Formats: sequence, structure tokens, C-alpha cells
Amino acid sequence: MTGPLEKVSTSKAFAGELNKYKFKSAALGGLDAHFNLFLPYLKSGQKAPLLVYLAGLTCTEDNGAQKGGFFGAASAQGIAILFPDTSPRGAGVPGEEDDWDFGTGAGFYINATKPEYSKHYNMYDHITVELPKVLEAEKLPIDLTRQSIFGHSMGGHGALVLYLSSKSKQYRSASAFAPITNPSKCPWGEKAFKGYLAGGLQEGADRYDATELIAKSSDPLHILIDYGTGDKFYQQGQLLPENFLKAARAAGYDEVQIRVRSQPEYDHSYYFISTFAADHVHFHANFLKA
Ligand SMILES: N[C@@H](CCC(=O)N[C@@H](CSC=O)C(=O)NCC(=O)O)C(=O)O
Repeated sequence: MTGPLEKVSTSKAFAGELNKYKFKSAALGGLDAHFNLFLPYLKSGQKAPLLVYLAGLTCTEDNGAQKGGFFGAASAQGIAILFPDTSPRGAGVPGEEDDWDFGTGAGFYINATKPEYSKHYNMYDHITVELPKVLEAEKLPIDLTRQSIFGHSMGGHGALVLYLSSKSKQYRSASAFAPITNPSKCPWGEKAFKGYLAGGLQEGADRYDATELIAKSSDPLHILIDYGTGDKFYQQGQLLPENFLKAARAAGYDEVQIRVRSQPEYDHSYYFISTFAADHVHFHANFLKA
């Protein structure tokens, strides 16, 4: 059972505050889960729409909050931002601490189906089901009927996949910085899908690959992607944005519904993310405040 929420810290930022919380997570097999929540100051009785930020490999709930540069635009727009962690912590699965791109810090936003991982590695349910319930139970001034999602790298993959696969159309829009867009065709994704999923690469391609999902989609969509041409992981073939764009155009999506921008010389870092941070918050504001 999900445990009570405990506030760990609070810091004023722009016209709002960033609160860090922890609780015992049922989705993550009873382990402690941490998250950060940025809440803009609101008028009495007002509720903020929610933008969920998913971070990349090796990150925690702190990377995006500390280095993303999202709070100025979010407070001006009256948007709350939720920063979950990137994996369970302390599951005790042999080998989970051995690699930086698998196990701890690399949950890939999927529900694991291999027996050794399936008790704890359920980041998909943690983000889409458990965290909204926790926010609702706490009676925070957030309007959960208005949610959008964005992320970076592994978190960009998570944002696209959660947006495209969520049955209840939970999110109004998705955006991503340097996302892994075709994980069943790149080394990071292949390692994750083979490692976490009983059905291996095929299960990953069917359920958690944005390029495969967009190819089958006919719903109206609102997606923005930025990647840098100086990004070493793009150059190494980990991100494959061209595959996603090709599949999107073949499925009939135009530039207005799905925009993929190649940004000259930017790398994979938070310097790149913070450069386009306000752009992404404003993109989501169009749908969250509609
Ligand atoms: N340790 C790795 C580099 C890890 C890295 O660059 N992680 C990125 C996300 S990569 C895709 O998901 C990141 O966000 N790092 C945290 C940060 O604050 O920059 C290596 O040795 O190359």
C-alpha cells in the first residue's frame, strides 16, 4: 500500500515554491520514492495544471529541478511541475548498481515483466497512476484533469511513450529534449528491453517504442522535440529522431501536430535543455490553459 506523504524540504523559487516529498511506493514494491513538485503561487481557490518532467539516465528527481531552468516560465504561466525519480532505489536485484545505463537511475519508464525486476521496476505505473493519486490525496492545488508531459533523453522517451500509450488520454501534449525515440533500435533501449522485459525486444517495440507507437497512431497529437547536432549520443545513434519523424510523417502527422527541431551545435547537457526550457513550457501552456 502507498504510504503517507512526508515533506522533506521546501525552497522558494521565482513566484512559487519547490517542495521535495517522499513516501512508500506500492508501485515500486514498498521502497521509498522521492519527488519534487514546483507549485506557482496561486490566487485563493485556484488550481494549477500539471506538467510532468521525466529525467534521463543517472538522474534523480533533482536534476531537472536544479538545472532545467523551467521555473520562471512555469510561475509566469501558473503551471505546476512534477519531477519524479528515474528508477526505484535499493531494490536489491543483483547487478542493478553495476551499469550507469541499466538498473538504478535507469528505470526507462516501463513496467518490468522479468520476475527479478517486476516487483520494483514499475516506473510506468508510478508516474501515470500512483503519483497523481498521491497528489490528489494530499489535496494540493493541482488540477489533474489538465496534465502534460516532457522529458530529457531516457525521460524524453518516457514522455513520448506515456503520451502515446496512455489509454485514458491522460496528457494533453508531450515534448522532449534529445529523446531516445526508437529504443528497440538503439543500444540503450535494446539493453533495457532485453533486461527488464520477459518478452525482450519485441515486447519493448510493441509497448514502449515511440517510433512504433506513432506509426500506429491516428489520434490528434501535440508533440515538440528538440535535439542538438553536437550531441554525442545523437551522433552515436542512441536518439534516432529521424526515424520518429519519418514514421510520424508516414502516419499523416504534419509540422503543426508533430514538430522535430534540429538545433545546430547544442550538446546533450542541461545547458541545451535550459536554452529551450521556456519554449517547452510555453508550448505546453497552449494546451494546459486552453
Ligand atoms: N555517465 C554517462 C553520462 C550520463 C548522462 O549524460 N546522463 C544524462 C542523460 S543521458 C540519457 O538519458 C543526464 O541527464 N545526466 C545528468 C546531468 O545532470 O547532466 C557517461 O559516462 O557518458
